[in-house]
Amino acid sequence: MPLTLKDGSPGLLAQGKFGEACKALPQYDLSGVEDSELLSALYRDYTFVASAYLLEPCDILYRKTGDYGLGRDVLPKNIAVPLVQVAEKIGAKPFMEYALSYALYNYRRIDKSKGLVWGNLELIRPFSGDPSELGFIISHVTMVSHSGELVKNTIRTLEASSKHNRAQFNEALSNVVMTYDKINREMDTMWARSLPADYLKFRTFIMGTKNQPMFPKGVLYEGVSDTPMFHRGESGANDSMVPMGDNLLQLTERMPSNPLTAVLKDFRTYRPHNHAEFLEYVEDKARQAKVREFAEQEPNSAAIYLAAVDQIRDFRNRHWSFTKEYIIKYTKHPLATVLSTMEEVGAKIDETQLTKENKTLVDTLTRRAEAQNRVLAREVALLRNEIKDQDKV
Ligand code: HEM
Repeated sequence: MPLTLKDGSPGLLAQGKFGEACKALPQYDLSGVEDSELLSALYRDYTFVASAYLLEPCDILYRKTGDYGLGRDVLPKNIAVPLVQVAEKIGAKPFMEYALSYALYNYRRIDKSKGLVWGNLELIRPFSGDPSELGFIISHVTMVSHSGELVKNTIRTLEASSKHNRAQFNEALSNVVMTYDKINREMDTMWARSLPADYLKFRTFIMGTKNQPMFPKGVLYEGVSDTPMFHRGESGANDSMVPMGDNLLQLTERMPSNPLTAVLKDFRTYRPHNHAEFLEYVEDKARQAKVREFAEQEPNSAAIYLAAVDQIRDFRNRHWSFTKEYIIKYTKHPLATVLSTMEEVGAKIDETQLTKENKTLVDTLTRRAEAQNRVLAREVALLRNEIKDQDKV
């Protein structure tokens, strides 16, 4: 299927022969499959087939002219019916997802005795077969490999805040900071593992069918329903690590109410159910336990809180650079919210009560947030002027 096969020769997608080849695929009845690993593998593979089938014409046109044109708007029943069967069984949407298809269920360890680290992970399914697609996907996986620590210390921070246990709060939140630092350093390797110039070669296939000019009428799933369906594309926006930080640090409730925030909320429905439930739990619990208020009551806790928000800033800032370099789009608001939270919390801290170390930390972080807020405002103004038609990019 991929554009380039492992031996370097062109695959069906490169030759525009994939759609035709799909006709030979029997319509399997998967209603009897119960094994969860098999269901996950089938879900991943059918979503790859569906996206490749629907978007093949867009990819061909994009390679020729730089325009996407229209995708196929009917998914044949030999793909649609089994896809819907497995999607229902695992409680997912019948379309490619970030966690359950493209990224987090799409790698295997080369040496089973070694960890989830770069060099020990290979990709199961690609669209392009380009090393940059492998780099793109595997970088998400190696970042997410730290999420166990993140979840553990998030829970401990919430507990400590509810029980007003200052020592545990400071220790657990410091661990959250350290873990985000590892994740951010891992993210920084994206530049070398996945080249910006290659991104658009595989991006077409991860696009969605909702609010997308290529699918003005959505997609009809033959043999499933007479009503067309609309789904968002797969995106790191469905990852749970940073939204968990947003929720823990009570940043989510401060997101401005605008179309971008609405889209971010819609992305939440494209997560595995257990991720979505956990994120909701963290958001509610952080509000009840008043995490930010508890942190602000004691200068050293406030400094650690600030360092945690700074990690979210670091992620969004790098991500903003990604979006500028790999594709140009606006992600202004989440970063702006983080920056203004940092400025506000920083301004409230009574510096006379800080340890010498934390005073330097607070000074550095608040100064950087102020400067970055100014740069961001300038960049967004510039981009708004330069890119009138940015939704098409
Ligand atoms: C080359 C790398 C990347 C590019 C080009 C990229 C691109 C994008 C784009 C275009 C969006 C807007 C929503 C959409 O259209 O899907 C987005 C959102 C998002 N992405 Fe990425 N992304 C990259 C890497 C990552 C990584 C590694 C993560 C974390 C695992 C991530 C997490 C997010 C999150 C959380 C959002 C929602 C916006 C926010 O909360 O700030 N992205 N990304």
